[in-house]
Amino acid sequence: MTKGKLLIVDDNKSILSALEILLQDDFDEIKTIANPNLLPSLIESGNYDLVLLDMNFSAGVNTGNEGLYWLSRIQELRPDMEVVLFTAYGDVELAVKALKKGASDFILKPWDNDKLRTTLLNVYKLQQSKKEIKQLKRKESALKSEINKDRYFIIAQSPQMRELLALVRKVAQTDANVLITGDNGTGKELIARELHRHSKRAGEIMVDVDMGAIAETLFESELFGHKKGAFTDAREDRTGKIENASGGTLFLDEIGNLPVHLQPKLLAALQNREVTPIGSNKTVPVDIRLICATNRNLDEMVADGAFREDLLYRINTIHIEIPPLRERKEDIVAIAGYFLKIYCNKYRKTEMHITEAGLQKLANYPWPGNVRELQHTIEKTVILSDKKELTPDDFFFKPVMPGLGDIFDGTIEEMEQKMIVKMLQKTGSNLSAAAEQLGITRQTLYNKMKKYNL
Ligand SMILES: Nc1ncnc2c1ncn2[C@@H]1O[C@H](COP(=O)(O)OP(=O)(O)OP(=O)(O)O)[C@@H](O)[C@H]1O
Repeated sequence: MTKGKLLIVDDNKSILSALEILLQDDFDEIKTIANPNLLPSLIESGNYDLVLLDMNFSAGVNTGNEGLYWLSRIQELRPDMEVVLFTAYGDVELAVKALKKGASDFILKPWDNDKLRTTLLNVYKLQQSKKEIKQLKRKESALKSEINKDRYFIIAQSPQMRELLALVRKVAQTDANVLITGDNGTGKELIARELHRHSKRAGEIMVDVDMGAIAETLFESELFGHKKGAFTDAREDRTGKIENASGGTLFLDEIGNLPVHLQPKLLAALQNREVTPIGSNKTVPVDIRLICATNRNLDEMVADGAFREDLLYRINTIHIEIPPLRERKEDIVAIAGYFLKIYCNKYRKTEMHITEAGLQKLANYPWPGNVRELQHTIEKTVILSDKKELTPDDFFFKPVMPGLGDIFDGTIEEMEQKMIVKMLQKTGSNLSAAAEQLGITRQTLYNKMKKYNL
């Protein structure tokens, strides 16, 4: 266990030297000052764990009011600071008043050496325990939210995903920074969790930061933390996510959203393995394994000046690219079967199967929303269908195709008409293919074409 750092304030210099000698083996650092006006800057430096504070400073004044004043100043600056008071013999009433105001303990002058040492060491130990409890509570709540998350296996039937998983298992053992790229819904977060689960840090937490969901003004405080009073809304000290993840894994999802002005600060934190909360001039050591993910092209962002090259170099020691779902047809079929089981169970439906033609329809759809879209499609089908055998007509896809953005203008009928025209153009007027991609039967398509005179 580390020894603490003690600050002693007393206007009697001979008392200061006597205490410094007495306590030199009990603390890592002892700073003595005779002038209490130096207190605020020393407290704000954040370098001390506890203060031994005399109650009376000006000669001849024995009311203790000065001590009470400095006690409350310390508490304002650092609410978690432990303060032990030095009071003159007979001043027990004053000592009780100070305890009520939040002092940790008091020592009577003239002091007994053993009693003084024990009091200070106990207060320091108590402070360390409080810190540990705070840390454990943080970890507990992160672990709980992790456990409460839906747990899914990774389905990997395609050769690309099998190879990717083998790489994930290999890389997981190292502490290397990993960058995961891939389109929306390809499974980047799932892969990040897999990396953490197979790493040496698996027993620690994985702190997950969705950089796409943080307001621009809150990024810095969210990542690095802040001290009370650092800005208008900073009503209390707050630990940042990087520090929260210390000992475990930090997952920065949508890293491409990190504002350019904060990129050097993240880079410095990674290089120096320490963070500085906003409003503090004390660095906090951190030990994290970093995993980042994005669906954006970071090389292009570097070329456009929107992402720093040195940061990109730092975060992508290992780069894992997840291919879009449409490029791994074996996974479409396997993942569909997997979610079908899950949702039949969840919605208490008797076991369902997908016919060969149904699987064909799923395999041929381009899945712009990747696995997430497939998952939702299967869930919707299970909810809506009462059949045991699911055919192509049971699956409905989002009618959004790449390059069809201009369709969204006009009434529903006008949009439907435009969509059919575009799809007929796209498929070279192949009615079966167009109907399949629109998620309707050939007959329905034919009826609609008649209705719109196409
Ligand atoms: N190979 C897979 N096997 C089983 N489930 C998967 C697979 N890949 C993705 N999923 C599921 O698909 C959904 C989307 O995955 P995930 O959130 O990991 O994607 P993402 O790439 O991080 O998405 P986004 O880009 O939107 O953040 C999740 O419910 C996840 O469990």
